[in-house]
This record gives sequence, structure tokens and C-alpha cells, in this order.
Amino acid sequence: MSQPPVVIWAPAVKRLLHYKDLVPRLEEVLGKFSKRDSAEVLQPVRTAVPLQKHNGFMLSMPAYMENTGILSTKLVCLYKRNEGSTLPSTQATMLLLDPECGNMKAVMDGEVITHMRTAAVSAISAKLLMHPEAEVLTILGTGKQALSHYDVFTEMFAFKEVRVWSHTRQRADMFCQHVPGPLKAFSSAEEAVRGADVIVTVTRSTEPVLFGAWVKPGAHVSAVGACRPDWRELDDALMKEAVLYVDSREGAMAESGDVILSGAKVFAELGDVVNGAKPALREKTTVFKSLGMGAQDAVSAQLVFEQWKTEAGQH
Ligand SMILES: NC(=O)C1=CN([C@@H]2O[C@H](COP(=O)(O)OP(=O)(O)OC[C@H]3O[C@@H](n4cnc5c(N)ncnc54)[C@H](O)[C@@H]3O)[C@@H](O)[C@H]2O)C=CC1
Ligand SMILES: O=C([O-])C1=[NH+]CCC1
Repeated sequence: MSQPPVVIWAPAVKRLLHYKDLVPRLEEVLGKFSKRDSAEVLQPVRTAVPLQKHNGFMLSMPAYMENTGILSTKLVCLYKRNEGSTLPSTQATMLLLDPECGNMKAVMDGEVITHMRTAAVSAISAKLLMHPEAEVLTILGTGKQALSHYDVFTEMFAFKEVRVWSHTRQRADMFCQHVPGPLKAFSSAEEAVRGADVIVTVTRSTEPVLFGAWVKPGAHVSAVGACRPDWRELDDALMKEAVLYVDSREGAMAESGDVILSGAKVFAELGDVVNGAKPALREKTTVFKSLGMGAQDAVSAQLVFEQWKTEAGQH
């Protein structure tokens, strides 16, 4: 009989996962995914189950990496919460299995993994696509993803100015009080965006919050919210003007309202740029549309498991 799975909950995941280890693993898996070699990464487009009664969705995100022996799935539930609700809008669990016999090796908290791997992939997009002399970062949104994006962007890059906007000024002020570095809160998204070199959109909005008319030519946008085919964060003008990069073409064409409804054409996957198969057009206005991939979760969970085994003295 197989051993019961180890359970690794959020505080341990936080302790074990570090951006300096995570970023190279994510870069590697993005590159492998874009080669479409099924022995490297097998990842179907995720399934979304609507939870109509509760105003939410459950997404199931499996991935198999035969060559590295990683088999996993993430279950993530998203809810549209009312203003003032204390319930979390995203909950996630990771299951890591042994591909040889199918037994479960670990059950992990998936929220910390989701926060960190999403922010790390956005940071990879900025590393590849932003202007090398980028000075001003703007974050639209002040939730969990805003915090992880702030953490990794300020760890990896030296911005001279970081701006934050939320749909209420109070939220933007609270965010600024909560984080350690110098940050400017804005009441107007337009003012926060004008002149910025890098813009991260991490809201739960289903309507555009970022408009092409505000975006400085040559800026880089990492667009993280709006993960349903009828949800938007960016307007048509921006989607059509910018060079569009995605994490997965299949994912973007199935799930991204910003891509589907604007009719914008995907120029490349981020993995194509990692592989040198497509250029990084840093001098142009670029949008990286992130949807999130099971393969990103798989390598993150494997990293947590490896660190856990080292800590526990197992090999
Ligand atoms: N691309 C990816 O891989 C992932 C994307 N996401 C998406 O990222 C977004 C942010 O996620 P979390 O930070 O976990 O959520 P959160 O609930 O912690 O934060 C959401 C933020 O959006 C703001 N907001 C809500 N309604 C808004 C509106 N109508 N206009 C402007 N701002 C509004 C809230 O005030 C808050 O600042 C969500 O859309 C989520 O689905 C989440 C995980 C992974
Ligand atoms: O990849 C992910 O975990 C998610 N993408 C959109 C919401 C959650």
C-alpha cells in the first residue's frame, strides 16, 4: 500500500518557496511548453465549472511532464465577492502525484503557489519585454496578486517610482500602509498610468480598467485579471495597438475576453521568446496576457516538495 500524502499548508509553502528558485523553473517550463513536445509538457486547456448559485467558478488545471516525472493538478475556486465581504475571492489546492503508480505524494496549499508563480511569470514578461531603462511601475489593483507582484517586481528590478491605484482610494491607501517600500497611492487610474513604463493589472474587474489612450508608447503591460471569455481589463485600443504575448495560445483563445472580444492577434507565447523562436519587441508597446497554466503550478509544487524533503532530511 502507498504511503499517505504529506500535507504542506500555506505557512510551510511560504517558508519553502523563494522567487530566486522559482523564476528559473518557470522560465524553463514556459520554454518547454512552447516547444509542444508532449514528453516535456502535456497540459490541456483547463476546465471551468460554473458555481452559479455562489457566483463563482471551479477551475481544474492538470499537467504532466513525462521527462521530469511531474504529475499534478490544481483546483482553484474563484468568487465574485460583494464589496466588504471577508471571504477570500480565490482558494486553491495543489495535488502532486507519482506518475508511475498514480498515488498522491503531496497535498499542498495552492494559494501561495498561485500568488507567487503568477507574479513571477509577470516579472519574467517584464524582464523580457520592458524597456531596459524602465523607471516607473504602476499596479492597478490592491489584492493578493497586487502584493505578490509588488514583492517580486521590487525584488527583481530597481524602479524609481511605484504607483498604485484601486477602485476606492481607501484601498490604495491601505495597500501603501501595508507594504514596506515607498509607494504612491492614486485616486485616478489614468493619472497612475500616464508616463508609467510598466503597468500590472491585477483586478477582479470585468470591464476595462486600462485604456490604450493613457499608455505611454513603448510601455509594457502585464495583464493578469479577466480570465473568462466575457471579462475585460484592457480596452480594444490597447489590445489592437500593442504587440500581444500570451502564456498559452490555446488558453488565451479559449478564455481571455481581452483577446477574444478585441480580435487582437497573438504575436508569440512568452516561451517562444525564452526559446529565441520569437523576438522580444522591447521598443514597442507590449501586452503580456496572463491566464495561468497548470504546468507553472506543477513546477512550483515540485519545488516546494523538493524543499520540504530537504528540510525533513529525506532524499
Ligand atoms: N493570470 C493568472 O495566472 C491569475 C489571475 N488571477 C486573477 O487576478 C485577479 C486578482 O486576483 P487576486 O489579487 O487574488 O484578487 P483579490 O480579490 O485579492 O484582489 C482583487 C482586486 O481587484 C479590485 N477590484 C474588484 N473589483 C474591481 C473593479 N470592478 N474595478 C477595479 N478593481 C476592482 C479589488 O479592490 C482588489 O484590489 C483576479 O481577476 C484573478 O482571477 C488570479 C490568479 C492567477
Ligand atoms: O491560473 C490560475 O490559478 C488562475 N487564473 C485565473 C484565476 C486563477
